[in-house]
This record gives sequence, C-alpha cells and structure tokens, in this order.
Amino acid sequence: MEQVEGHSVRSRDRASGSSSADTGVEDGHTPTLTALPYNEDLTHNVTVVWGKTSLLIQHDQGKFIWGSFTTTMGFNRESKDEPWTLGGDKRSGNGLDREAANYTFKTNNKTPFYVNDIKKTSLTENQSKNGTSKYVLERCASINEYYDIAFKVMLLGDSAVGKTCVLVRFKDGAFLGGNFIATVGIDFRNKVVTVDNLKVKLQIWDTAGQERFRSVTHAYYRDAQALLLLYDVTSKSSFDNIRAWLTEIHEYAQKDVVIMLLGNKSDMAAERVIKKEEGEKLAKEYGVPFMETSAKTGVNVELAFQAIAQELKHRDAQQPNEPKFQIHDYIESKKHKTGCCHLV
Ligand SMILES: Nc1nc2c(ncn2[C@@H]2O[C@H](COP(=O)(O)OP(=O)(O)OP(=O)(O)O)[C@@H](O)[C@H]2O)c(=O)[nH]1
Repeated sequence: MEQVEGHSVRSRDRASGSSSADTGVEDGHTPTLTALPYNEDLTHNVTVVWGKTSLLIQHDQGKFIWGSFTTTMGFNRESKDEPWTLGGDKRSGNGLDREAANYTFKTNNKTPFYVNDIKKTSLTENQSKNGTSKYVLERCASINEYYDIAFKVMLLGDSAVGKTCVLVRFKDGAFLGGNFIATVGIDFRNKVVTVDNLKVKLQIWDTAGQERFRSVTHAYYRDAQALLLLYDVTSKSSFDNIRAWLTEIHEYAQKDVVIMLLGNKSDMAAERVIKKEEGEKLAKEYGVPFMETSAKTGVNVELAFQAIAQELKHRDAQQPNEPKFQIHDYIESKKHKTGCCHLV
C-alpha cells in the first residue's frame, strides 16, 4: 500500500505506480468533504481542539515535539497564494494545548473552507496592533486537496545543508531556525502544485544526510522521479561531496531521473565559500539545472519545486512528436520574472 503522509489518493499516481481509489483518510483525520457555500466575506466559527497534532506527529514520525506548537488548519484553496497565510508566529507551548475554545475567522477565500483541526495559543495574544489576527499554517495546507497525478521527489545532500528547511519552506512557507536537529532515516511531505491547470502532487522525501543512514536512503532512490541535490554555499566539503552524491545517484536511481542541483543558504553572504559560478560550472558539467536557494528567505525554493513539477508533468504527457520541455529555459524565464531582489 502506498505510504501517505496524510492525503487522499484520487487519481493516477506516478508516485506509487498505481491507480488508487480515494481512501478518504488524510493526516489521520477522516475528512468530511461537504463544500460550504461560497461567500465573498466568510466568517467561520471554529472550535479549537488541542493536542491532536502532537498525537499525529507521534504516530507519523514516532516522536513528540515538545516546547512548540503551531496552528494547523485543514482547508481547501485554489493555490498557495490564496489569502490564508496571514502571517507567521511560532511560540513556545505553555500548556494551552490542553484548552478548547471558539475562535472566529474572517476570510474572503474563494474556495470552500474545511476545518479539521486548528491549534493556536490565544487569539487575543496574537491580535496585532492593527487588529488582524496572525496564524501559522502548517502541515494541513494541502489536506483534502484534489490532485490529478503524483510524483516522488527526493532531497539529497550532506547533513546540515538545509534539506529539511528547504522542504518546510516549500511546504509551509516557514523557516526552521534555531537548533539543528538532524533527520533520522527518512521522512516525507506531500504538496500539490498546479501545472497547466493540472494538480500535481509532489511526494517529497527528505533524507538524512548523515553517512550512517545511507543504506536506508539508497532503498528509496529507485522510486524517485526527481532528485534535488543540495550543497551549502558556506560549506566547501558539502560542495566537494556533490560528485560522490552524483555517483551514488547514478548507481541507485532510475536512469532518467530528473536531477537538480541547489546551492542552499544563499542568504549567508558573509560566510559564503562557494561562488555561484562554481555551482553553475559543476551543474553544467553534469548537464543538470542549477540554482541557488535560501530556505531562510525563501529565494528560489518555490521555483525549484515548480520547475521539477513542470518537467515531470511534461514528461508524463509528452507526445512522441512534441518538443521536449526545456527546464533550463523555464528556470531562466521565471528567475528573470522574479526581479532583481529574488535573484541569486
Ligand atoms: N541561514 C540559513 N540557514 C539555513 C538554511 N537552510 C538551513 N539552514 C540551517 O542549517 C541547519 C541545517 O538545516 P537542516 O534543514 O536541518 O539540514 P539537513 O540537510 O536536513 O540535515 P540532515 O537532516 O542531517 O540531513 C539548521 O540549523 C537550519 O536552520 C538557509 O537557507 N539559510
């Protein structure tokens, strides 16, 4: 059976290689998919029930995350640009997660809104001076989201290059600062992106960079349709090891796997030891697309995954006489559109 982070399987699924019916079970919830009528200016009364996410994480990842908690919302929206990310605020847990309360949300979201689970400290505490409330949307962002096709993507690279942070930035729009906690083994998150009006689910596997987990992660290579290979622009060894990673990839991955090289932590200008040109040169040598990213600022993170989704979708739908999708051109065209400040 397909391993599901928590999302229903509704259609063709390249990630599992099979076609599956809707299981109806997502993130441990059994969602009720009753569409609420669209209202330009919806106000939702939400009952907040605390503690479920901790149970979920315990179940999903086998660990209890103590000391912090964030809002979790189950909802449906057309794209990640919909107006739900009202701001970000991570706080320490202080026992409030045993409380229950009624909060009111106001939104002009155009898509039906489903509430499965909302966690927060206190609404009054989080009301900013101008009266708007702040919420962090995490984990359930794509709950209930329909998709047409799915692919497996893997994040690879040395320990501490920022794989988990890049994934969290892409999935939740947040940065995991603070103490570094190395990934143990392998973990994954799903995210649905839109490519030419098609919903493409990316099942993204976050691997442990530490050598001792290598044999575990090798087993997952062959199922991946795309690999994001990361180095840290402030770490020469992580850059030097890219060649070894590519050798492993050629040994264990599918022959036609899509590979993209990412130089992460581009925000750390003062500590940088690897020039952007060096990354470009290496990528060119191996014929793979390249960009510098920052999980901290978000620069190019979305673009990297979007480009992968584009490439995979086009490959899947490719007709024999059709010209191939040019991922390099796509990246360059999008980079230029983001303007001066997002270029690296
Ligand atoms: N400044 C900055 N720090 C980052 C960035 N990405 C990650 N970090 C930090 O780098 C450290 C390692 O990040 P992780 O994402 O946990 O690294 P990883 O590659 O998943 O590590 P493993 O799980 O051991 O393979 C953390 O302390 C992050 O906060 C970034 O883009 N900029």
